[in-house]
Amino acid sequence: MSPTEVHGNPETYNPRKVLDHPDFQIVKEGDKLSPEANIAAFYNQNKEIHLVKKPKPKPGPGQVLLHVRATGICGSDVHFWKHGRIGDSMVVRDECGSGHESAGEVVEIGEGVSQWKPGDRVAIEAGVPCSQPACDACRTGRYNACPDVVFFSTPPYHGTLTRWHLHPAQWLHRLPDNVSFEEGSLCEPLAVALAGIERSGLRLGDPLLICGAGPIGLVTLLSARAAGAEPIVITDLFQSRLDFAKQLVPGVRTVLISRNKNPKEQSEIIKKTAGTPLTVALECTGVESSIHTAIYSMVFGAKVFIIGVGKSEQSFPFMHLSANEIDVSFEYRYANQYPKAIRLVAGGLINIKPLVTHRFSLEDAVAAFHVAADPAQGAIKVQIQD
Ligand SMILES: NC(=O)c1ccc[n+]([C@@H]2O[C@H](COP(=O)([O-])OP(=O)(O)OC[C@H]3O[C@@H](n4cnc5c(N)ncnc54)[C@H](O)[C@@H]3O)[C@@H](O)[C@H]2O)c1
Ligand SMILES: OC[C@H](O)C(O)[C@@H](O)CO
Repeated sequence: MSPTEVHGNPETYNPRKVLDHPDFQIVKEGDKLSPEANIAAFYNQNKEIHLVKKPKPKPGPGQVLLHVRATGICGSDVHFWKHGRIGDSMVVRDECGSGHESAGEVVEIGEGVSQWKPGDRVAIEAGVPCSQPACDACRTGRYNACPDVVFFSTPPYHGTLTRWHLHPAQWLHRLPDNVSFEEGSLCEPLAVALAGIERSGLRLGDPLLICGAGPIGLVTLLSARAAGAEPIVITDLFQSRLDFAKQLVPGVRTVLISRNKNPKEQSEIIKKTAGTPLTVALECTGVESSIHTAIYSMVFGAKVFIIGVGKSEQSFPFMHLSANEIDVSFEYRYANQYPKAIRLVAGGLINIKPLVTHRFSLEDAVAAFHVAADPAQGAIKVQIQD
């Protein structure tokens, strides 16, 4: 399938074509929904969230029609709903479909698709790059840098949290029989963590700090344990999240971050907790004070790898970084991580199932968003299953 066709998909490329479709409507209370209806959760520029009904698409050449069976709600979905933007380039200007952590079942294939058949179970890679030979990012395998990527659920592209979703055949990954749809969906945040592990150069036996025990910090923790980091110290502002981390990975050391202590003071507690010089940090909050804490916790020559996303402009403790030759690097999504994520789950090296704390039906997707957005609910990963 040519990139023009991928990007020419009216469902993904030009949302207006879906929004203007006569069958597109916002579902109102009391509306009867057939089990076949293509419902989806959409937010908009007025910070509203609702179910919509949209047409069931037909696969074009190179495309596959999927029944989406499991979708996790990501922090970014909630952020787009509540704040209408992430940075300056991802802005909600209209109705926009949510969800990009999905797995599903093939129901129909388009012309020229030979690798899939109805009934196949797949994880859906939500970022579809242009794949043009002239695109350096795609040609060199760092396709997360493709300037023409269609990333589902990042405005203006609708998400995969819908019943029937069209996807290019080559951006699907087969799930082995022992990997559930739920786990297939979790391969998306796992891909984020694996990209961080790979690019940080974490090695067997490295003493590691993970900042933040949200879903990304926790999948990073699972991945780092599988990669053989030891000891691992994880931080968070909430004891409940640290308790969850301890249950997930027995033996992990925890530090509760206090807003009354500055990063240098926090780092002393972290170093004492580690009991050995820390050589790597995987920062999973994007919060400036946490990044500073990570930097001050490191030994000479260490690496601070920042997975978290935060304020557009942040300061760094320049002289400390310079005098200690600490490398700081960053991550933007991932490339080539899905096959690895699926192998690690299928092989039993990473058990991501405990991350799912709440499950909802597609019809109750709006309620699911409210739970995901409310810290008092204590959710780690909220999933919508169909
Ligand atoms: N780089 C990427 O491609 C990529 C992909 C996905 C997510 N992210 C980013 O990763 C980060 C984590 O995602 P998430 O879904 O786990 O978010 P989350 O908000 O659910 O979790 C963040 C956790 O960090 C904790 N925290 C906040 N401030 C802290 C501090 N000062 N010290 C220690 N802990 C602190 C919070 O209590 C929370 O438990 C976010 O910034 C998200 O945008 C980046
Ligand atoms: O895992 C992918 C991330 O959640 C996305 O980059 C999102 O934050 C914005 O598109």
